[in-house]
Amino acid sequence: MTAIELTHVSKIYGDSQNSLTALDDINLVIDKGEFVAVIGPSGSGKTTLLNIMGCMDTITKGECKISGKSTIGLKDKQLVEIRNRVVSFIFQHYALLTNYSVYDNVTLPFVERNMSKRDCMEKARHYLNKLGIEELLHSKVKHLSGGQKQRVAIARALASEAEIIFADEPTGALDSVNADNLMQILADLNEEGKTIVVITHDSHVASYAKRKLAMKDGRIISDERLCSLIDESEERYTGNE
Ligand SMILES: Nc1ncnc2c1ncn2[C@@H]1O[C@H](COP(=O)(O)OP(=O)(O)OP(=O)(O)O)[C@@H](O)[C@H]1O
Repeated sequence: MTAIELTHVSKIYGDSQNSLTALDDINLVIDKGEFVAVIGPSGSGKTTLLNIMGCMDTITKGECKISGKSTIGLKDKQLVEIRNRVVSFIFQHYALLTNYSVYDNVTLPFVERNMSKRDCMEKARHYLNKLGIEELLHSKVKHLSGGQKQRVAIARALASEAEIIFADEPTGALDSVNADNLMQILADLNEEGKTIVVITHDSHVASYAKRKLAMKDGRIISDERLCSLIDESEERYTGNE
């Protein structure tokens, strides 16, 4: 099953006098359950690609399908619906409401769903527990460490129960121990079936993914799948036993 499909997608900023091609004729299929890292130098188009796949930005040419549905011609309300239910985001600087509690942040995706307070609490506890931070439920976000904030951001992404998680430099503000912890959490979520797309400058962070896309000048210049290599070596190992 396909999670994301881009066909001849281009994104051009500016006007005919002064234009900049941020994405140049991208063709890409990401299946459900994949774990993809997008790498490339600054300005190569990584964030633009993520924003388009996450329906946060519009395309200039081509077509983008999320979970099999084309985003062409969708009204703002329908795009918001996709952003609320089908995709979720984790950002480098967390994008949390810092003056609010962890509970308020994690239950944000429920605001439009008319959920009872009891269900909200149950779900918030469930996802915080999954990330090992249930005790922070009533803490204000501004009092948390970077690693804790990023776990709250992941809990919020999970609470939306979206099938696709986009993460834009999620380890950028973390030390190496917290960065490894975070990537292990994403790897575990991928094992549970989530489709994950991570943008990173860091090759170690990218090594957690099973597929690596490299971008340059708005194009995908390489597309490397790592899982088949691991599977083959595991098969060989088993065969020698
Ligand atoms: N809103 C915008 N208006 C005009 N140009 C933009 C806009 N957003 C991005 N760009 C340009 O598009 C190109 C791709 O930017 P993008 O942010 O996608 O790259 P990136 O690979 O994510 O870079 P970085 O790693 O520095 O975040 C860059 O040249 C950038 O300056």
